[in-house]
Formats: sequence, C-alpha cells, structure tokens
Amino acid sequence: MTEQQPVAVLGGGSFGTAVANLLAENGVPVRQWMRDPEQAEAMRVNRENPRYLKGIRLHDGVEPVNDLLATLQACDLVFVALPSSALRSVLAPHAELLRGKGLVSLTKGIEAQSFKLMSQIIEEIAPQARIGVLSGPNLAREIAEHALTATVVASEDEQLCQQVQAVLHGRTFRVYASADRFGVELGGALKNVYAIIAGMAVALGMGENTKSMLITRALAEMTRFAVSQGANPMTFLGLAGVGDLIVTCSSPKSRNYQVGHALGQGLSLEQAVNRLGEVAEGVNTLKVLKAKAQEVQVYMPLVAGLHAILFEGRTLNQVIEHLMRAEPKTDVDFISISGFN
Ligand SMILES: NC(=O)c1ccc[n+]([C@@H]2O[C@H](COP(=O)([O-])OP(=O)(O)OC[C@H]3O[C@@H](n4cnc5c(N)ncnc54)[C@H](O)[C@@H]3O)[C@@H](O)[C@H]2O)c1
Ligand SMILES: O=P(O)(O)OC[C@H](O)CO
Repeated sequence: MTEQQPVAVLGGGSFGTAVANLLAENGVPVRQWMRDPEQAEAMRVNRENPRYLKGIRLHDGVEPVNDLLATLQACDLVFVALPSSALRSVLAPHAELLRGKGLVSLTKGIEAQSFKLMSQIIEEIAPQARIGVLSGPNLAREIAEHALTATVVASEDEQLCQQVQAVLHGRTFRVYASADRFGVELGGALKNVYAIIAGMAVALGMGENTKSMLITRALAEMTRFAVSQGANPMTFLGLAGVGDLIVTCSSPKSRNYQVGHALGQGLSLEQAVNRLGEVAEGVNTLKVLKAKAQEVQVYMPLVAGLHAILFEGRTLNQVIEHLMRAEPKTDVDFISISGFN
C-alpha cells in the first residue's frame, strides 16, 4: 500500500491547530508548520497547543514542524492559517516551490497598502498555484471541541474544492463549495470590524434591539461595499457572509468581539489588543476599509463611526448621536436599486 501524502497547515495558532486536528481525524497525515521551533517541539512532545488552544489534545496524525521548505516540498495541498500581516512575508521566499500546489487561505484579513485579500496575494506570489479560500462561521475552539460546524471552500478550481471537501468533510464539519472566491473571502474579512462594534455594544449594556439592528445594518453595509468591488451580493446571504457575521458579532469567543468588549469597558485600543494576545484582524481591517470606502465613495456609517472613536478622538456618544440622527434611509438597498422605493 502506498503511503498517503501529507497535507500542510501553515500557522501554529488556534485555527491552524483546529484545522490540523480535523484533517488528522479524517486519516490525513498533517505537517503543521510554525515559525517557533520551541513551540513545535513542545507540541510534538506534549500533544497540546497550550498558548492558543489549551485543553485540546493534538491528534497523533499531526506533526508540528518548523522547517517550511521541507514542509512545502513534501505537501501538494497547503492550508494557510497565518495572520494577514505575516502571509506575504512567509510565502514569498518560496514562490517557485508553490507552482502547481493547492493553496487554501484560512486567513480573514486585508493587506494594508494594497487592499489585497490573502488569496490575491497568493495569486501574485504564485500565479501557477491552484488557489482557494475557506471561510464561514468557524470559531476555532468550537471546531476543536467538535461542535457541529459548516464552512465554505471557494475557488474557481472545482477540483480543488472537491479535494478540500474530501479531506475536511466529516461527522462534525460540513464543507460547502462555492465558485465565488472573492465574495467568500471578502465576507470573512469585513465581518471582523462589526464584531468589534458588537462587543462594544454588549459591554455598554445595550439591548437586544440594538444588537439586531447592528448585525442587520452591518450586513447591509458590508454587502454594499462588496458590490462596489464587484462581488456577488448573494454570497453575503450564505455561511461566509451573514453566517460568519452572526457568530462573530454574538460570541464572546470571537477575539474581535473581545477587543470591542474591552473597549466598551473603557480600555484603550492598545490595552485591549495587548490583553487579548492573539490575532484580531478587525483592527487593521477597520483602518484600510475606512480609507477604501472613502476612496470609492461607499456609504459605511458603522465603519466610519468606529474609526472616529478609535482613531479620530470622537466620543461614543457623539458617534451614536450622529448615527441615529443621520438622514433617514430605505431598509434594503437592492429594493431601491430596483426602483421600488
Ligand atoms: N481562531 C479562529 O477562530 C479563526 C477562525 C477562522 C479564521 N481565522 C483566521 O485565521 C488566521 C490566523 O488566526 P489564528 O486564530 O490561528 O491566530 P492566533 O492568534 O491563534 O495565532 C497566530 C499564529 O500566527 C503565528 N505568527 C504570527 N506572526 C507570524 C509570522 N510572521 N510568521 C509565522 N507565524 C506567525 C503566531 O506565532 C501564532 O502561532 C486569522 O486571519 C484569523 O482571522 C481564525
Ligand atoms: O475570533 P475571531 O474574531 O477572529 O473570529 C473567528 C472566526 O473568524 C469566526 O468565524
């Protein structure tokens, strides 16, 4: 019998570890690459990732490694679970080696200078690679604890979608396919900003009406922006759009929500981010999204309001007053676009 080829997961954080375990539970040998040799050695010996996923046993089929070159040489399918700030610098030196490989980004962020999504960066680095993204309502800890979960793999490459479904689909993890890579990836990046606002609202004791208004208006706002960038609005009605928005805006397990909650308790942004000690992509996304919305003239009052509080010295009360008293609008944008208002 021939030995099964290993699959790579890049990233030693909570999501990389949760996905590595899922793959291994399906009988797939996994090389989980992380930059810190000490972390890799400790995980190899102790079978746990105590900093990022405490209390979850690392499956025997996961081999924590720290040699990236050897990992990429050994694996044709690679899941990338790095912070958005690190993805380019980790992959770029190995561009030649990525030719023809299946590269699936799990990272939900936007590059600051270029406004590129992670799969667009991968495409720039390795145009000959087969590229996809995985996104949806996917809190790492819940996946690791086998809560019933669904996600979306999106790629123009149907075979890649099927390959990802084959290795990840399981008893507790259901993988839907989509051809809209851009929409799926954009949804995952944008929702992080609204999770910060939702966490803040909860810390401030706001009611259920407020939370519902926030989530619904966030969906309208992110869809409006996505359409301006050429995305399909229907994708935002799926798991990677409204699905991910709901979980991230409702769960104290979300790191973006936690940052917002800490801000609502009166911590500064720096204090909130330091206390978290993990990646909260929404903070950087907020900055680049505010600038982009201004550049392309898309109305994003929630993004502008949070930006005003965090970076322009406005008080929360000033922003709330401004948002609530703003010019009345129609409910669903696409109704007015069709001329029914
Ligand atoms: N955790 C989740 O629930 C979840 C779910 C879906 C998607 N994601 C996305 O996955 C991505 C990774 O998040 P995470 O939750 O695993 O983060 P995390 O905070 O748990 O861990 C980040 C990991 O990246 C490593 N890292 C940081 N800089 C690096 C660099 N320059 N080179 C190599 N490694 C580096 C850290 O050492 C750490 O191991 C994010 O974009 C996040 O939005 C996370
Ligand atoms: O913990 P967060 O806020 O990065 O969110 C995790 C996932 O993106 C939820 O789907």
